[in-house]
Amino acid sequence: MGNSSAKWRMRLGEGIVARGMFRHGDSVARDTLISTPGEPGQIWISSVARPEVEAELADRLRQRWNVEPWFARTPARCGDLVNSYAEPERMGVDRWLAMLGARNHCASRLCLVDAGSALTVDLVAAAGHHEGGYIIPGPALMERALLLDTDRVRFEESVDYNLRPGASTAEAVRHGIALAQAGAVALALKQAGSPTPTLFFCGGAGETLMQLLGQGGNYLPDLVFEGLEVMASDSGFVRLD
Ligand SMILES: Nc1ncnc2c1ncn2[C@@H]1O[C@H](COP(=O)(O)OP(=O)(O)OP(=O)(O)O)[C@@H](O)[C@H]1O
Ligand SMILES: CC(C)(CO)[C@@H](O)C(=O)NCCC(=O)O
Ligand SMILES: [K+]
Repeated sequence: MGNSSAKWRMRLGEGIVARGMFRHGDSVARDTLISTPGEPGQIWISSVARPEVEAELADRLRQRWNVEPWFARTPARCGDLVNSYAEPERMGVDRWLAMLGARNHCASRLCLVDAGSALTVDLVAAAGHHEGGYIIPGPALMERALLLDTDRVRFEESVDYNLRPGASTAEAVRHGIALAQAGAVALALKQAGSPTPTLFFCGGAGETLMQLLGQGGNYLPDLVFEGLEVMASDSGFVRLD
């Protein structure tokens, strides 16, 4: 559960048998989850939503399947991944789990970009310690902030994100946001220095951002799910084999 949407997938043995997403408040899309056939023995959740939203979802899942969902919380360490926060539980568990997931794809230094409601950029050293990260407003938040606090930044057209200088309000805003998003990642990479980290992208705008940046990388939309499975098994909560 992110700040804009919830994503879910159902695993049966080695296979993913169903998946979906719903925006908060979209009860029709949400009910696709509730009406999915199958009898999950366990339900694992990564959430950065408010406690009331978590409680409501947990209630529905309990009613539907009679299973107590397990909410992952950010720990100080998991395996060789070590949190940099003095108060580890304050780090969004989506960031933590995506890093954990990315570590399974790559043993070297890595940079993880999650382009969701917020754009997060996190660096993990080869040995596994979190070097630190950045939290930046995502494209929709940037656009809303501009519209809220200006009178004349207004437009009707829908314009794609690209890096060319804009020749209308719509282009200047959308291209400016693209520049801010890709520029932030480029500068984070410059700041990171060497060895050059392996780049990973996830989140709703991850693929677009990877293309805008043009420095290659791996777009892996399921990194949070993958990390959730690592953490659930590491917690002794379940065995996946
Ligand atoms: N294909 C796309 N191209 C460009 N921007 C996109 C695309 N898809 C989504 N976005 C933008 O990226 C941002 C994040 O997208 P989205 O809300 O789907 O992410 P998310 O990963 O579900 O977020 P969260 O996990 O925070 O709920 C939004 O501002 C959205 O407008
Ligand atoms: C930054 C977001 C919103 C990204 O989804 C989430 O990870 C979050 O709510 N984090 C809490 C603050 C932190 O990670 O330090
Ligand atoms: K996210």
